[in-house]
Amino acid sequence: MPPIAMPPIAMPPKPVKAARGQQVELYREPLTTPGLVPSYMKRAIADAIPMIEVVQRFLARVQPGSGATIEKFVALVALYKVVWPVWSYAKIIFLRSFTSRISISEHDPVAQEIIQWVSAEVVNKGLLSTSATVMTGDMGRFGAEAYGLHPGGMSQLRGQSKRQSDEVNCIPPVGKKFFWVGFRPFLFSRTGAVIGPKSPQAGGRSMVDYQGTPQNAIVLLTPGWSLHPLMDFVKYCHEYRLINMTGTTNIYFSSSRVDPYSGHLWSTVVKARRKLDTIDMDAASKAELVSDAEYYYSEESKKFFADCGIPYRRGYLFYGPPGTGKTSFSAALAGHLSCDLYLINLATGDVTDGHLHRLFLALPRKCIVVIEDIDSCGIGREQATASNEPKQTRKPSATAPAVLGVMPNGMYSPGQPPAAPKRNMVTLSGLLNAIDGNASAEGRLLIMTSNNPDGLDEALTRPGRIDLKICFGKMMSKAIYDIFKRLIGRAAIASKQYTEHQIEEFASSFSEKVPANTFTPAQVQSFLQNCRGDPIKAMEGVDAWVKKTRDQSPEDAMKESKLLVPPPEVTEFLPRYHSMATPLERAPGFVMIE
Ligand SMILES: Nc1ncnc2c1ncn2[C@@H]1O[C@H](COP(=O)(O)OP(=O)(O)OP(=O)(O)O)[C@@H](O)[C@H]1O
Repeated sequence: MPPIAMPPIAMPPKPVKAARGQQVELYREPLTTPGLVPSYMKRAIADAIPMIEVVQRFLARVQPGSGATIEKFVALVALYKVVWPVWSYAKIIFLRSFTSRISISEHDPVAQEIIQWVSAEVVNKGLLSTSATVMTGDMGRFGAEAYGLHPGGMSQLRGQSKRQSDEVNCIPPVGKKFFWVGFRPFLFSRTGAVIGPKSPQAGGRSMVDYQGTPQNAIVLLTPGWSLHPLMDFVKYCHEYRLINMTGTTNIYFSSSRVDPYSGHLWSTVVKARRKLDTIDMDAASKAELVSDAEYYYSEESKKFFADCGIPYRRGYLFYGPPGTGKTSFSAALAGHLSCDLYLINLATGDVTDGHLHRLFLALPRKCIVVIEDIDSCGIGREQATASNEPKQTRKPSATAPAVLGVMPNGMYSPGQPPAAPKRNMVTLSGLLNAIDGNASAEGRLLIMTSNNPDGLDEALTRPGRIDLKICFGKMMSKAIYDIFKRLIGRAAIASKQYTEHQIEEFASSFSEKVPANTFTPAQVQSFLQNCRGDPIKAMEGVDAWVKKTRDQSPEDAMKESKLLVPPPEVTEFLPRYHSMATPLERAPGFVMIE
């Protein structure tokens, strides 16, 4: 086959080096070139995009006589090559000059509220949404929880009831979404954490946390120079969540290290909201606590704190034996006040002063923070003395040990010498600094729980740090009556086998059989749960249960409670669970024990 004759590509003449004073005629491309594109540009494009030469050869083969088609094609490519960067720069300049924007780390609760709104109102309602992250079944529920959505999915969010496994949840994909709120346009974009050559460490642009770890982020953009529309939109999303999420409470757990998935110190779960009336406790204490917390978050109280120059903080100490509802009440109070609950467990022994400080810095303005079992975390007077904290003139208590110990199951043993405290890296001064140092955020409600308040340093519980001390005690007759009605009565009445009157009679005789001020709510709850809504079974078993449980020696109680302690493989698994990288790995039911 004879070789195909290629149309020659005209090259510009080589530049002539002129001697000083010598006149040189400069090469000039004629204005009216036979083709549409200057030949040197064609060569440059052909060099840059080798595919063009292939196309050119192909066209030359099929249309040997015509040069016009390839000329036009190359012209279009050239035009695109010139116009596209200009358009991109013009767009960037326009957006920077005439719009305002905010960028928020995706794990931030504010970002989750925005994602939730965009999911519900833009993605799920969008007729033209072609791509979205779709989650169904358990994965959907988990994803929805991770994004602060109702575990039942979006349809429950709108007040309908559907089976959870039928739910499909869509969240906006990584990319951009354009929408209007009223007459104002917004551009929402989700950007993935950039890892690799374009990572921030390599000069790329991505949001990073304080350790430089890239983060997923969202960006909101709207026309105008004022940030107010964006702030209003963020508030609107927050209110939307509060209105639509009446059935749940966001619970955050402190992680001992940064979560590599989220880049954050707090891990979240969404739990069904616990109502205050499901907590059995002294009615007067409950009413006092609730009205105090409500007043603290009222506008009047905010103004009072501001006018008087008092730091806007409030603290409670909940003390009492384990299983009396200190943590449960804190969660119920958070639900009642429509705010999130943040749980810190210092007894893990791997929280440092700096880490604790950062945990407090990451708190939102309105939230409830619970430091659990503050006495079992080993912050004793020795540490206070060793720290910079001035020595406290603390009266020794007859009941308090010098150093508070924890038993292997994490409970304080009153009658025995305390076990050696866990190695603890939080000092008393570090703790005080985190909770109310100058850099500590205002607006939070701090609750410390303790099984033995006498062992606490006075510096920790002084007025201003702890404003109310509430005892959570063992069950009195009224509480026993109420818990029977709640745990047995509701199911029994619903099954239509018993009337309300019959249940009230059962509850009265049950509360007479169970001695007052002897058992914790957790113990009674455990017994009634085993009766599975059968009042006859409860009444038949109660005497034996009372005898067995009351006569149980502390050693037996210890043995029994040890059985409830998770086996070692699960305990070892938990820290790894917190550091798992993907939501799939962390989905409920996905247990990975090697
Ligand atoms: N007062 C109560 N009313 C209703 N349920 C309660 C009450 N106290 C405890 N419970 C039940 O007992 C279990 C343990 O309660 P919770 O963890 O709140 O106790 P706690 O006092 O915080 O214990 P700990 O000191 O060991 O942390 C929960 O399932 C809760 O429902």
